[in-house]
Amino acid sequence: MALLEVKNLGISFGGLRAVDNVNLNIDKGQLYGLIGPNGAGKTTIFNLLTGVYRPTDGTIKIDGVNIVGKSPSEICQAGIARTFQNIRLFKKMSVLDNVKTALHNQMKYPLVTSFIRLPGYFKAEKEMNEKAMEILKVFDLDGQADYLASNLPYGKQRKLEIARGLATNPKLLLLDEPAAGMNPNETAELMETIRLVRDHYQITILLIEHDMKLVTGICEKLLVLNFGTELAAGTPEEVLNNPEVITAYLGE
Ligand SMILES: Nc1ncnc2c1ncn2[C@@H]1O[C@H](COP(=O)(O)OP(=O)(O)OP(=O)(O)O)[C@@H](O)[C@H]1O
Repeated sequence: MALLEVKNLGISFGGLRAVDNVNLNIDKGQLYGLIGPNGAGKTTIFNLLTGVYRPTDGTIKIDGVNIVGKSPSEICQAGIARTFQNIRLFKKMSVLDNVKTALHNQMKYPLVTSFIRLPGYFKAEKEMNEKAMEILKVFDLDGQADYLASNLPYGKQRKLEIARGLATNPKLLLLDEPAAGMNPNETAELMETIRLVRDHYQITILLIEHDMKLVTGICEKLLVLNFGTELAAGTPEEVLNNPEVITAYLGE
């Protein structure tokens, strides 16, 4: 059974069919890419997968459980985390606290324990600090744990966003243009980090990306969208050699 099973997914905004009859099966541990021209419906699919939009048609199952109709926080609890095209960090909080906010959804002690600072609170806080530092280390951000998020260079802010997504302990991590605005060196480093995250945490990753080098370099399978519908699916090699993809996406 696939970790993510999407069948006949569709949504209309007034007269616009933004996503139409999209099917997607992603296996556990797979690194999967979602590509297509501007306005093809990629971010809308992320919004459907995370409960921001409710589909007009179709089903979305994670680990066999249908999540259509669930709220974004219930879907996060079910194991889907995401990052956004535009960085959405808590800029005035430290790098460490940004990750800790995401760990709070796994908090095991009752709220009252934190208000009156019972012993359980200190134990949980210590565990949370350790866990957050461990995640920051994977992203080579542990040395900047005390920095304000806004003081990190752009490429590191993008990495922190991924670290924060990872801290919710997802089964499926959705990355919306993780390399947007990065220079080639930062992009190459990010590719390595994404691969490492997948291998280290054995999670499944679906990413939207315009950088073809990144997509074809790390994704095992790709789905190409055009005008909200599936244009092609397969390995990067199959997709890149597909004449329809070349015409629609690469404009050749
Ligand atoms: N809330 C909304 N209301 C109306 N139309 C919307 C809404 N969200 C998305 N759309 C439309 O749906 C289509 C798909 O948009 P979407 O943002 O998913 O494309 P995309 O493939 O992510 O594009 P890009 O690569 O530019 O980010 C576009 O025509 C967009 O204008």
